[in-house]
Amino acid sequence: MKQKILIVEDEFIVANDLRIMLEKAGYKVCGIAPSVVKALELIGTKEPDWILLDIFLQGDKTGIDLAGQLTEMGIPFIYISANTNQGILEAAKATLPYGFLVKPFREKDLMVMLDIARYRHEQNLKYNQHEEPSLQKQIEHITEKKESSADRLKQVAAALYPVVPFQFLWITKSNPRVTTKETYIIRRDDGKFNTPNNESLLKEANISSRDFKAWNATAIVHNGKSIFNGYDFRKLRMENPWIQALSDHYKLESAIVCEIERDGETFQFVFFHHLSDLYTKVHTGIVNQFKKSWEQVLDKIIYSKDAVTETPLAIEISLEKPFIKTEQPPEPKDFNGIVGNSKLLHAAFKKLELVAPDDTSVLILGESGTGKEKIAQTIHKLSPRKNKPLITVNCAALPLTLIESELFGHEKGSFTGANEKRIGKFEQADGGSIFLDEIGELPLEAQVKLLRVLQEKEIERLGGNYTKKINVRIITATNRNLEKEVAEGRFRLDLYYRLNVFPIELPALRQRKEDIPVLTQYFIDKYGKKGSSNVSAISTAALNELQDYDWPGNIRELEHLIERTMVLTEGDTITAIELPGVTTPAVFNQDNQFKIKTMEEMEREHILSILKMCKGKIFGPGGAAEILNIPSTTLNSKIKKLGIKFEFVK
Ligand SMILES: Nc1ncnc2c1ncn2[C@@H]1O[C@H](COP(=O)(O)OP(=O)(O)OP(=O)(O)O)[C@@H](O)[C@H]1O
Repeated sequence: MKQKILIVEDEFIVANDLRIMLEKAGYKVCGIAPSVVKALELIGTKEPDWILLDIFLQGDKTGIDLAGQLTEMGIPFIYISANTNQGILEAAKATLPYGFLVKPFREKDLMVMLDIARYRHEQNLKYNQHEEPSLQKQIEHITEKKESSADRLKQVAAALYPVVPFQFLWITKSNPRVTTKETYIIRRDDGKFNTPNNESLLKEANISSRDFKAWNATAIVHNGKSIFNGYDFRKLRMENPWIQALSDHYKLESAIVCEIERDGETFQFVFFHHLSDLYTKVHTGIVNQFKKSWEQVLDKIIYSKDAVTETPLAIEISLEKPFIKTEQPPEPKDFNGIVGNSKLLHAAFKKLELVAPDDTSVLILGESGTGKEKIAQTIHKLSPRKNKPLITVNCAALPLTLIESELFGHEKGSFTGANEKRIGKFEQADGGSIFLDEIGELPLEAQVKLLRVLQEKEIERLGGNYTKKINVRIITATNRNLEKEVAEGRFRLDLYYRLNVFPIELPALRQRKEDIPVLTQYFIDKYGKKGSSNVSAISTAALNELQDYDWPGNIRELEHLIERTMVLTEGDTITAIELPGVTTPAVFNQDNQFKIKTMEEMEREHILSILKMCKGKIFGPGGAAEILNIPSTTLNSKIKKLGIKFEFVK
């Protein structure tokens, strides 16, 4: 059946051009609306599948105003606008569109954008359909169990968490608010849940019962608003002392509210998180989808006749130990060998946990040495594909002439030198995952082939005359700004959108210097166990030096430095560190004119100058590897080792 598209555009000529293009491509245009009011009327009567949305329209409402309602109605949309003002783009981005096309555009751009948007929408639907029945079923099953209320609540929390992450969930009756039972579910650092009763919670959070009574633990007055991120959350805190006290103690910085009506009473489920911008409409959408499940939780667990009446969870709770240590720094977190406690890293973990169980393509973004490969391995380990292979391909290290044969395989005799049949990386990864590292380096011809694999889910070996279906999850990574690569014509827009379904950004080490102490200790332990060094600690002064440095090579650079320093240290404590570029006076002569360089520094400078000369080209004729007369794979690993980044070359 033809997809129905509504065009919301106030310039008739543009709207008409759009209509002609869409109809030519096989879409049905079910209306043209010049204003939000007209758009809402047509949505009611024509039920479009998609909306193409201009931003500035007739009347006082904009496309961005309409976008919020479209999300609530579950209608996907793409912006088409001539406006590229940064503020407007940010506001448009926040409404989670499926695409943004800047006028004027080519017919081809529109079709590609629509094709990708439809693909992403299908993925989303699949994801939600996949989650919905199973979560609903799980909650139904849990509520029927013959276990204590507290145990069942914890199980509900564990089932819900991967879909809607939270640190703290508060369930309360908001209206009428006479005798209310407060229910709290708290996620501890070790991932387990606690369900303290009121008394335990007040004690733990240092809130006096007098204050609690005076505040009446006021439910959230939200005026229809359901997401409280950043500024909205700070405002909420100011208006509600109870939320302020909770968020101060549990370090909460965002919330979403879902309301349930039951027999004339209103209940609030308030989810809190310690990241200030975590929640989106996707989360409120999911929470609202599960209203039936919340009714079961209320009826069968919290207000069940079997539950002990006034404090239904009193049976559980004495918290064995406080789960947030406010005085001391939190315990170092080891997430499958990924060390770090910073908020930025935890934000990446959360995204990782959310996406790992699914088949969604993931794009990992971050500077060199930030741990992209480790994250890719963790995604695979946490996925149902974990017992199948994870095949890693470094796209930058593939010789240009062999890329296709490496990725897709070849038949014997398919080209000169193809003496044997080769099974390509995609086939090797069948049933598992493929990690395409440095995807930004993939030449355009190979990008076309990769796109085909993503679209058709099949490969064709070079020289083969048949195709083979494959089932591979794709994880990619890059340290390049792919949007810029697209703009400059080096990366295909369609491929970018296919890969960028779920981006995870890894922060640079200089953005999370609070992780340096735990990482340093982790590497001291790691190399202490391996080698002959007696080093087991680092002095505060040396640690301060590490924290003052900017770490262009990120964690890899820190790791190598610690390893090197341990070899040079005689006692059991590192007291001096020689940071690159932070030269000690000994290497200067008196007038500071001449600095003795290490072999590594010389090598780095030489490679950098050749790379600059070749404008960053590594492979092929005229590339840096050819000039330096070394294999491109060797050059590539030297570039990594020496912390030479693409930005230095340009
Ligand atoms: N958070 C972390 N905790 C412990 N070790 C880490 C962490 N992040 C990275 N490492 C280590 O740092 C080194 C570099 O990590 P990795 O190879 O995953 O980075 P990358 O971003 O993929 O780098 P590149 O872009 O250069 O390929 C590895 O030895 C890895 O084990």
